[in-house]
Amino acid sequence: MSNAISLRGVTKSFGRTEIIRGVDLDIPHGQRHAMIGPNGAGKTTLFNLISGRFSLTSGTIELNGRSIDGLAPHEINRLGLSRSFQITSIFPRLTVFENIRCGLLWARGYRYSFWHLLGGQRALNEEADRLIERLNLEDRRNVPAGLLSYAEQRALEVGITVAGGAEIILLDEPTAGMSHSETEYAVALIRAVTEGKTLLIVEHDMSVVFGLADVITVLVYGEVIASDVPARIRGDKAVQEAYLGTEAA
Ligand SMILES: Nc1ncnc2c1ncn2[C@@H]1O[C@H](COP(=O)(O)OP(=O)(O)OP(=O)(O)O)[C@@H](O)[C@H]1O
Repeated sequence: MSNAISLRGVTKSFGRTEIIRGVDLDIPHGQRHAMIGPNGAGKTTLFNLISGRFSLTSGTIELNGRSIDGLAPHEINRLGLSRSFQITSIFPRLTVFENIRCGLLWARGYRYSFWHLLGGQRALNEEADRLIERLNLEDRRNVPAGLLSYAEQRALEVGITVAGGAEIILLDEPTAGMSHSETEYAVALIRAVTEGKTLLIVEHDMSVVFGLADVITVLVYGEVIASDVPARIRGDKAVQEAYLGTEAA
């Protein structure tokens, strides 16, 4: 079976500076994969390459065995990849329920011109409610999304991404700015709602990374220095020296 995400010899230069320096990475379907590394290692740049915001300098990136070379972000999105945790995709005046229903309708191809189709669609409403239950947002079902807490809005954003049909989800620092209890809530939620999906996450909070990831890749100066299960990453000497020893002791 092909991988969900596959990188071969990926490089990216800005001017003369090579920021990503020959990255090979395979992320199988259904894996929760975390990318860690010191500030400036190139994690966000890799996200931008995978989601099509940046073009590659050299190498190849495949999603589900298909090269994304030259594709625009929205075309990559249509292949089932979604970069989540951008609060802007929430409609603040619509309720939680309506936001989720927008995501479901989007996945069915109605895009945003569907208002006349709303109502009387029991299956759709039931699906929206099931997702709200998995998001632990039943109490907030009829609340305008703009009134939710920060953590709840981020929860909703993941829900919309999943409702929208994404099979591969990129999360950029999903718990940044959250308190300890909000972080715990967010991790539980991400785990529940992305069950069976492929997840690639960049995160600085090591409790999140080690609590969530099946496999962790460590990026240092644009190169992968290790990619393994959490227990082996924790015990890896090179990783400890380059990163964990200082950042997550
Ligand atoms: N558009 C750009 N033009 C020039 N340089 C860039 C650009 N985007 C990123 N860089 C540089 O690439 C390097 C890697 O940045 P990147 O944001 O990918 O690192 P990161 O690992 O995500 O860091 P952090 O953990 O701090 O978010 C940095 O030195 C940054 O200044």
